[in-house]
Amino acid sequence: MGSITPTTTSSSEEDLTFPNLPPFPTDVPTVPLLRISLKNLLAGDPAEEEKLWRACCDLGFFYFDLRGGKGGDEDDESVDGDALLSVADRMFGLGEEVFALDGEVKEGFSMMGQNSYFGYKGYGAFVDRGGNKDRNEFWNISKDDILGIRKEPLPNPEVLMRGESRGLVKRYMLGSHALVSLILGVLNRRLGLPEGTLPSLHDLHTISGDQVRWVRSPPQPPSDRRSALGEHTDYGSVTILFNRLGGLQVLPPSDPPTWAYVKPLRGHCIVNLGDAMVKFTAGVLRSNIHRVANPPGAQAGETRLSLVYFNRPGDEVILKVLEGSEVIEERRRESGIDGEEGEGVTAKAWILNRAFGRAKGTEGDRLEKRDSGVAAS
Ligand SMILES: O=C(O)CCC(=O)C(=O)O
Ligand SMILES: [Fe+2]
Repeated sequence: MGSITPTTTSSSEEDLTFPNLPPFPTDVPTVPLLRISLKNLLAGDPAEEEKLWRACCDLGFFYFDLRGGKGGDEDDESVDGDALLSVADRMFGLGEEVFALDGEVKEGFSMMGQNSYFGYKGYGAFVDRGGNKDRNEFWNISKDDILGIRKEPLPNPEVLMRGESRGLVKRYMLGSHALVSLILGVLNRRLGLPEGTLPSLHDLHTISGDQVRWVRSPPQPPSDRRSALGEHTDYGSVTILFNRLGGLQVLPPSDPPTWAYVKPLRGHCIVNLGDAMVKFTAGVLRSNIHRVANPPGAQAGETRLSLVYFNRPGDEVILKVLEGSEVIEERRRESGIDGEEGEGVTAKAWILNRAFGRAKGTEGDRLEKRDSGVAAS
């Protein structure tokens, strides 16, 4: 595992700041995530591929510079970094409209009420490991609903039923999934898995728990600040995250571990791996603990909105160590991980357990209490 030490942000960086927002402070610890260029990766640059591989093994978090990256051949999976950046911008606007709905209207689409992990989660509905209620609301949209893979359409408020909104969400999903497929293709190659293994476990057109999420956290009073979203690892495969305001923090594997901010960079998304990738690879790849704090410094009085695409294995995929890779086999031998571990657990069952792990009074909550694992989101 690499040693990644938090550093202090340098003020002489190229300008990657967000106009119209207070600046991210220069005096807080930040994680020096590797910056991978989509453009170079698409051009087949071996050094860029190596950087991506190292980031996924050492920390499981990296910046993806989307500017000027365009390529791929299949329609649905073609990559266009600049188009995705502008779609993400418009998605921030749509997210604001969604959260501006009346509380009662939002609660009518509650994920708890529907016993599903799509829809609305109200402020304070989940409880973290310390017993504290969260300080965010979020809204999840299913890939399969938007792509029409699910027969029964899911209930949605009018603002999300509009053709224009669904079209925008669809473009965001396709653009994000195309990035995921590209990343999975590189990891598949580096792991030496049989061709297409990872991408096919995460096929766009197969029913899965893939979802888009907006997370909204209002500013917290200076005298009473704590995590807006408690520490957790993501439980799926690959997460694509767009941040504008600071607040996201990572606990890098440094000694001693110290929370450090991920400074949002314009033109970039943040990519992190989830626990399914750790399971598939017997720990060759890493999913790192993170949380969301109140935005730091001059940003502290702002309402924070973030935009996420969670990619997960297809519902019927069994979560177990993958076969056919020497790299994984070697790690499995070294770590003594039992080949049968996780056998029989489908991605669907795994996700539902983890998704409701923080919901009060649910079966998931009881399961999570028995589980010594880190709280999930
Ligand atoms: O809002 C963010 O920056 C991160 C959100 C997150 O970690 C999650 O929803 O799992
Ligand atoms: Fe997360």
